[in-house]
Amino acid sequence: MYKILTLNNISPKGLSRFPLDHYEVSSEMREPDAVVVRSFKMHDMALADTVKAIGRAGAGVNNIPVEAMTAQGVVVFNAPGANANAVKELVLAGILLAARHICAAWDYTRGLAGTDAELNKQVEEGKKKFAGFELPGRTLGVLGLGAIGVKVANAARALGMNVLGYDPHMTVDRAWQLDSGVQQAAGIDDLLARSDMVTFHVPLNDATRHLIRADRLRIMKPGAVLLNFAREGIVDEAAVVEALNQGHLRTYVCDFPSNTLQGHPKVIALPHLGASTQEAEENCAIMVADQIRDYLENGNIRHSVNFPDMSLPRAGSSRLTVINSNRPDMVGQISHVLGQNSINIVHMVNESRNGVAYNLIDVEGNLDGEAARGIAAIDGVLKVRVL
Ligand SMILES: NC(=O)c1ccc[n+]([C@@H]2O[C@H](COP(=O)([O-])OP(=O)(O)OC[C@H]3O[C@@H](n4cnc5c(N)ncnc54)[C@H](O)[C@@H]3O)[C@@H](O)[C@H]2O)c1
Ligand SMILES: O=C(O)CC[C@@H](O)C(=O)O
Repeated sequence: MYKILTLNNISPKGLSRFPLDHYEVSSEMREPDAVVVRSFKMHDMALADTVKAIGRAGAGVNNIPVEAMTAQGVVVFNAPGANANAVKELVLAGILLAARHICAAWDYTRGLAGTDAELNKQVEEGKKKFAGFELPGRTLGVLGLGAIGVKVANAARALGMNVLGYDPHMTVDRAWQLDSGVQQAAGIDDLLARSDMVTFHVPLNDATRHLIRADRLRIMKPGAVLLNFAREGIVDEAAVVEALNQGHLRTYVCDFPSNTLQGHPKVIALPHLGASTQEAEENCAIMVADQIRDYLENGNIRHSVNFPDMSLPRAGSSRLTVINSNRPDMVGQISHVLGQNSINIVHMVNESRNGVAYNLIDVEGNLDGEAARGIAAIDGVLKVRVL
């Protein structure tokens, strides 16, 4: 039986991909083989050394200690693109909320009282405070053209906006998906300086922490709107509040409430709703459940953020998977132990990433016992499994 620990509410459709005759799935599991998580912060969590994989039912992995997991030979998966449409739709809503002052206007109407005639009078008097702007001809800057950024850029083009994009690591696949009318900015500062509204869709990491800070906010056009549906730590919130107070920024729309932002009249903060649709929750959970299953049962790796992707059809009588530190002569030592135990290699693939290497080895021969123990004893080997 494989054991799966869930750390957040995970879509039952996704969890049903773990067949009950081979899997136990629970939010309370002492020695799990794998963990399925959404936003639960795992950095301070003690993890049993039975854990072989962590599946993030979403995109961002900043709640997972990925580096430490890599050093322990734990494969971390995510669900690239599985919630991108949900986030895109909320970003579009955010653009419209800001452009038309919808939240403030709604608050205004909810506070009205009197007869219908009195309400009508107050409506006609009050509405001039909430006059907004239309989107065609306005420029949206999209920083980060990955799964979400490309969808947002294309949707904004369809709404008649000029779109400026910037992503120094954009993939060829994403470039193919991008509307040809999206203009390339020369860099972050160029994008900020030329946009009426800026949205960013980059991961939170050391390179992007406080990417949007006071000096960058000053570059933005007076009256610009900033949208953050990526992560709280990407903006310096104190600097954003200062820019709002000075009237330099018109509105900050985000998915990450905090005490610094709470109650600010120019902030629209949503409770981390980007991926909260039935469709996205199912897509993410199904994707990571399938990836974890294939890894636990076959050693195949798809969509890992810390290990090389590697999938092979099964061959031979059994399969050996070995995770080792990426240093010279590891493959030689592994195949030497197999040879000593009269085990013939049918198929072997080795790839490395982030200082670790992964080996998928299909063999003919008896792998239990001596051979597996011999490989596990090689200095630098982190994990050995016989499947
Ligand atoms: N609000 C939510 O609920 C929600 C939902 C999904 C994702 N997210 C956040 O959005 C982020 C992006 O998600 P995605 O699915 O588009 O991921 P993705 O990996 O498909 O795209 C991220 C893009 O950012 C680019 N990038 C990285 N550093 C950059 C930099 N310094 N400047 C410009 N571009 C840079 C990468 O090249 C990549 O193309 C996630 O990491 C997550 O933090 C939030
Ligand atoms: O699971 C969620 O609700 C949020 C997920 C989102 O932040 C992500 O990075 O995919």
